Amino acid sequence: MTWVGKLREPTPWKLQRCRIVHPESGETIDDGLVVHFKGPKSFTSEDVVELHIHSGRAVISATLSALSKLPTFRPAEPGEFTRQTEGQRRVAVRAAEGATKQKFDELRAGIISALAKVEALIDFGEGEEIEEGVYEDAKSRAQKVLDTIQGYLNDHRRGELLRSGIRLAIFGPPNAGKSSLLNFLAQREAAIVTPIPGTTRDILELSLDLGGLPVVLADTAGLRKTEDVVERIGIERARKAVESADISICVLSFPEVVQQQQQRNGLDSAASSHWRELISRDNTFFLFNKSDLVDSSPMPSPPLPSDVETLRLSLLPSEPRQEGDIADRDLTIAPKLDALPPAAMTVKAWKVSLATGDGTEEFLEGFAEVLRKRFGMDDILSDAASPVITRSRHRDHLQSAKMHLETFLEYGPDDVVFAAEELRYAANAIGKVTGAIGVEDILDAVFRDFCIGK
Ligand SMILES: Nc1nc2c(ncn2[C@@H]2O[C@H](COP(=O)(O)OP(=O)(O)OP(=O)(O)O)[C@@H](O)[C@H]2O)c(=O)[nH]1
Ligand SMILES: [Mg+2]
Repeated sequence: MTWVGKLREPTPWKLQRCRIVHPESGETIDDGLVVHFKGPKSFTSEDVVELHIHSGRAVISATLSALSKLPTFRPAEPGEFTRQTEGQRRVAVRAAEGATKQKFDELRAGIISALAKVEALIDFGEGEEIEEGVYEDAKSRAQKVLDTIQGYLNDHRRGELLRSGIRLAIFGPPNAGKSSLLNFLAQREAAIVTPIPGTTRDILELSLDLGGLPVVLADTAGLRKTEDVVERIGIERARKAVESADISICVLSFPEVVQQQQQRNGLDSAASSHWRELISRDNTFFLFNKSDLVDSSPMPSPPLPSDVETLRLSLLPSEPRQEGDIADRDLTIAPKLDALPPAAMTVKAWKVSLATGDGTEEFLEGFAEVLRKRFGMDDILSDAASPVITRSRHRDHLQSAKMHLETFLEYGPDDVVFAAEELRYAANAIGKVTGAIGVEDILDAVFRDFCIGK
């Protein structure tokens, strides 16, 4: 931005009082405030000036008309302002995709080199012209590609999430403070909060920025047994939202959980099963809310685990969660004290009071850290850690390539024809991302690797 005529560049980051004067007539339009956000530390990363003027049509339209008199000034198109930040996000995505193309090309080259070996075996047989150990060599090349693919697939979908936002679902029993959490994160009263259990019925979704990452946050209905038709539909939706989320926060009332754990039978398993079955070992984080009520609630002796990590562990499914695994639904409560992680490990549970704000800062910092560690894009331009997969279509192709490579590795040297076919499928799957694989590629590799012919 250039400062023309009588305009003086305001001191950056300071809200200053200023007189807003018409550039042609010199007439004072308003006595307002101005703040200058100096680029690149601004919303669009360009210089931004905000004018705070008095409300009222006359002042606003006079100011707009004055601005339009200034050379190079024009009103922004609808959404143009935001589109600029969106543009920057796209640049980051594109950078990641450029890296993706190269990585996929390398994978394909690896498969083709394995395929060339196998093709040579088929065409010429192991004998005079082809040295021994060719099949083993092909296998070790395929294994290397497979390992690399596996590494790319274990990326927590970081690349895709940069495009679409991390889906974060809040769930738990009714009245625990789920909607209060959404309001706290959104910093506004977006969701209805009342002391009546079952207040939230439908999913409330909003997009926000957490720790610098795009997050699509979903508040859900409290999970419990109910005869109410509307609530039941809401609960079903809640389940689906949690199951399809990338990461979830289970909100529980701290005094309630502690109190129930202290009673002989522990948590009421029938009532708690509704939310406990949605807990995933890796993807569920815990917020023990209403810590302000602890002191006032009667604490029978002996006092039981109030350490949040112990509580968290006591709520986890007893076996690692696997698809279709029945043990997953096992509700035995077995605090594993010896399983406590070393202090350096990621914190996965926090104790807060959303009412008083106690502990919320630690939670926010801790959870933002979790998100950055899992989905962070800080290193997007550094080769080693940048996510290779930025589209779910790419993931599908990689998965298919992985499957064919695994099948290839199961074949022995007697089944070279079938084995080669699997490699071809694998190369084709990768080729669907980078451009199709040609016969010429393989012939090139065959003639380069084995001095066949003249
Ligand atoms: N004392 C205390 N009350 C809280 C706290 N957080 C929330 N509440 C209150 O708990 C009640 C339930 O809060 P909500 O945020 O509506 O709970 P919810 O989990 O969304 O409940 P449902 O939508 O019914 O499932 C409200 O009256 C809140 O004001 C807290 O930290 N301390
Ligand atoms: Mg609610």
